[in-house]
Amino acid sequence: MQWTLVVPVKPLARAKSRLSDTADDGVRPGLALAFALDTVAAALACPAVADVAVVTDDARAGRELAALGAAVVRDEPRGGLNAALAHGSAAVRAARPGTPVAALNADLPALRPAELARVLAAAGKFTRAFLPDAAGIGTTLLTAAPGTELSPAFGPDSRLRHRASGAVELSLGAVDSVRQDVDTGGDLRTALALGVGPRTAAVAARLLIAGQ
Ligand SMILES: Nc1nc2c(ncn2[C@@H]2O[C@H](COP(=O)(O)OP(=O)(O)OP(=O)(O)O)[C@@H](O)[C@H]2O)c(=O)[nH]1
Ligand SMILES: C=C(OP(=O)(O)O)C(=O)O
Repeated sequence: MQWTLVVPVKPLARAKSRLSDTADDGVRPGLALAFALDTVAAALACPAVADVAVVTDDARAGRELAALGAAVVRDEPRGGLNAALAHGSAAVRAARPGTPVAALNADLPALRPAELARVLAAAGKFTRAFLPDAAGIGTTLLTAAPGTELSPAFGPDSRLRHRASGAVELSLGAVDSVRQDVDTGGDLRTALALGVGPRTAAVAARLLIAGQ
């Protein structure tokens, strides 16, 4: 089964505010972009992924993600994360009605293609499924089989909300790279220990050199 991924990217100037103690205002947009580029590059390298649609209003993110091979959908609703995902999945389904769709957060800089393939293979057995984040509170991936609405409920306590929505919670071992989202400085250190992609590694090295 080959999936279309929908990846939301917030305007970089406003992204990753919870990392403000780790990366200052001058660095954070570039760090958020590096996360998104490493996430999308790993997703495009996954054999289970046919294509990636990024939903963003950010011109620089759109340009650099398109250069990797992603399609870019404008965040027309401007109604926050779930509205962006519903809009992106509707755009994908309009073009390819029979495709299975997965929403994937753009803050997974340690993402490994083989681990994503295992998660998608497990998700493919269900009409809707999701993967809880490493903290066990949120969600990093939500899937919908062909003909099924994504019905995203990301945000605070999204693990509980996706469970309550009837999506099946995936409990797989050895998929840490798909679960390790980066919201805080501690998350960034954990992701660096797992091994991040080259763009995040470069920005993180500059942060360390600057002593931040
Ligand atoms: N297109 C779009 N993407 C969003 C929006 N809000 C969040 N996202 C994306 O959704 C994913 C998960 O968001 P968060 O982890 O909350 O990221 P964030 O909002 O940058 O982080 P904080 O500012 O620390 O809350 C990331 O890929 C964000 O870029 C939105 O309004 N539109
Ligand atoms: C939006 C989410 O991500 P985060 O916890 O990274 O804000 C979520 O987990 O639903």
